[in-house]
Amino acid sequence: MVLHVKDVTKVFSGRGKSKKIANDNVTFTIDEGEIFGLLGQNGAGKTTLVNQILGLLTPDRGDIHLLGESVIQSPTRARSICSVQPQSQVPLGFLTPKQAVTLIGKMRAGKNYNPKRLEMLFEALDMGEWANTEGEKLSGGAKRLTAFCMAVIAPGKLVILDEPTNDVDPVRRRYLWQVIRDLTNDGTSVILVTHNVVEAEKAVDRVAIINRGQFIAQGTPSEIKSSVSDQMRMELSLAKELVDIEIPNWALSSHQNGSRFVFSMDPSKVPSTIEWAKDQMDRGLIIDYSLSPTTIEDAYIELTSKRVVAS
Ligand SMILES: Nc1ncnc2c1ncn2[C@@H]1O[C@H](COP(=O)(O)OP(=O)(O)OP(=O)(O)O)[C@@H](O)[C@H]1O
Repeated sequence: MVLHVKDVTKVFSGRGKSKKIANDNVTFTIDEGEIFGLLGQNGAGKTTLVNQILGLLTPDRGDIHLLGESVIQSPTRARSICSVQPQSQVPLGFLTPKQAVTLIGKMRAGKNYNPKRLEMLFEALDMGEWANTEGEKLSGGAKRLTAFCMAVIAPGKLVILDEPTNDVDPVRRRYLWQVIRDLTNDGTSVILVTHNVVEAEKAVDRVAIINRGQFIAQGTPSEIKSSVSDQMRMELSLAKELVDIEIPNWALSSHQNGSRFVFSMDPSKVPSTIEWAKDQMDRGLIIDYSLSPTTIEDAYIELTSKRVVAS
């Protein structure tokens, strides 16, 4: 086992005497070579958890073991075991991607630094065109990929990637997922922190959903989906974001993100739902619709919205 987070609670002081429970009794483990997804909305407690794994914050309760030793007892050791790609862009200044990645590689690997690995990464991510461009002149996506290479040029036993695909184009995203998967072949474990559940579903071995500091579900993507897997989902592209659409009364749960509207239903309602969608198209309220089995995103929305109602 690479990581064991046991009953971790972290509380911050808020205004006056108020308290914010950022992590509430969180327990999970990560094995060698595993990609573990940490999913949660803004403010769910993901960064707080990562900072405790890195020994940058101390839990109020519980403990964290990395390769068998307590992070609380040896926080500096934790930083040598883990490599991190932070959520915020890394300021490269005048350094080129090649210089920045080489610098970090030499700092982490010392004499064992292998420049061929940089070539392999740049080629796998199709980064050649930017390799010698000054950091300040790079696009957001190129900066993000550079930060990724900095995290994995000489990876620790545990690599933590916080939203690694933000700003990255769809083609290079695919390359990136492949490089992440290849990383695990030599036993490196990965924590992938993200809001993007659909993307995570394809990339992770196991996943945990964190909501308001608590782990509300944990397992393989199929295990998480099984809680709603007997349902179907209808995805609509609304003609306008603010279009007032009346969803059918058999819809089980619904969710809107801009002009994308998703609702779930019992499979027996599929024929009526298609009729309903055709009618909405004829009336010009939607541009497009698609019907599919439920995804992890549906499970995520259902699980997190249940908690909002319950709290
Ligand atoms: N130093 C701090 N002092 C007080 N409250 C904090 C502190 N750091 C985080 N919090 C609060 O703890 C909660 C969890 O924050 P955290 O940054 O861990 O969430 P997150 O899941 O990483 O969010 P995001 O996806 O937006 O980065 C939030 O309510 C946040 O406001």
